[in-house]
Amino acid sequence: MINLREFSKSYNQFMAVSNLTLEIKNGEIMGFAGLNGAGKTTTIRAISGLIFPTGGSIEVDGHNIVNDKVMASMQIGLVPEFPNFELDAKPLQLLKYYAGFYGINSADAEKRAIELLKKLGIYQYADKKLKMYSQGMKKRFSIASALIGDPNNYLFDETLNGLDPQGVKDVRDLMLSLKKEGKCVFLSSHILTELQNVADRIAIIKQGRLIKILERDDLANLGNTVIKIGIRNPDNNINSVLKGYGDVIFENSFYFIRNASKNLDTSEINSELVKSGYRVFYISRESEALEEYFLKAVN
Ligand SMILES: Nc1ncnc2c1ncn2[C@@H]1O[C@H](COP(=O)(O)OP(=O)(O)OP(=O)(O)O)[C@@H](O)[C@H]1O
Repeated sequence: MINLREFSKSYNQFMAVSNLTLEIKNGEIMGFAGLNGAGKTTTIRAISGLIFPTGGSIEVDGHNIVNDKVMASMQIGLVPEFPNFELDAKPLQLLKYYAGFYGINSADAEKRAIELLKKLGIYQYADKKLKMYSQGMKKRFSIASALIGDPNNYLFDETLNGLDPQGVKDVRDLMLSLKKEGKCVFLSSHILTELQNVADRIAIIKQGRLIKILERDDLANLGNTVIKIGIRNPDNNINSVLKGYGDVIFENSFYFIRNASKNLDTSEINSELVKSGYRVFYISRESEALEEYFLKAVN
């Protein structure tokens, strides 16, 4: 479990992250979405203890990442956005070395390292130095490194980037299996549809501030129908006509009915509006994707 309480990080006078409070539970995949520079990597680096908070606190399984760093770090597996390791090493060798940090003995380390290389689909390249690996293979190796100590909490920073479709599927399946084992998974990405596919909740961050947490129900509703209506002669009574069909929002000169029933026929609304004296110049059924929602939220 990861607990951020009022976490802030500044670089000189610049607040990269401000007062971020977030709890990522065991058995949960929490997505972390934001535009470039929003503060995702800063947050992930602070959770993993690579940088110190300027304010607030971060706990990993109840261990403070600053005051109780060794215990906290033992329970973290980090897959950085740009993995960086000794490129002249071979994967088995390096995984066994990392296993030492978790107090795993040599025989167990070798067994687990082989298992992981197989699981990540790179065992056939075990004899090659890491400098021979493609970007996708390096990412797979980085995931194996995060898993070697079998920690309870996983931080995936833009891990789906640079993977081919098979790689995306493999990593998604891996995250789901970690969730099933009761692990805590925190995944940042700007590939929002990927987050929507895998995450239980998605926290949206903008300029270092948490602006919204999308819950499971919100995520399910995002694929729902939205009916967009343009009216030439709107007035205050129109809401009472439309509200029976769903949640009514007026935005950019159009009415939107959200959470409308999938079977709702636009001609039914049209005739109801015409009967009430409204002149309808546009009516259509659209579906609101996470991407649109996200862009609206952050812009
Ligand atoms: N070491 C640093 N020194 C000064 N400013 C920094 C440093 N690291 C990050 N920042 C700034 O903090 C802000 C947040 O950066 P961060 O890397 O956390 O964003 P991000 O959401 O991960 O972005 P991206 O999607 O581009 O990876 C940015 O404005 C960035 O320029």
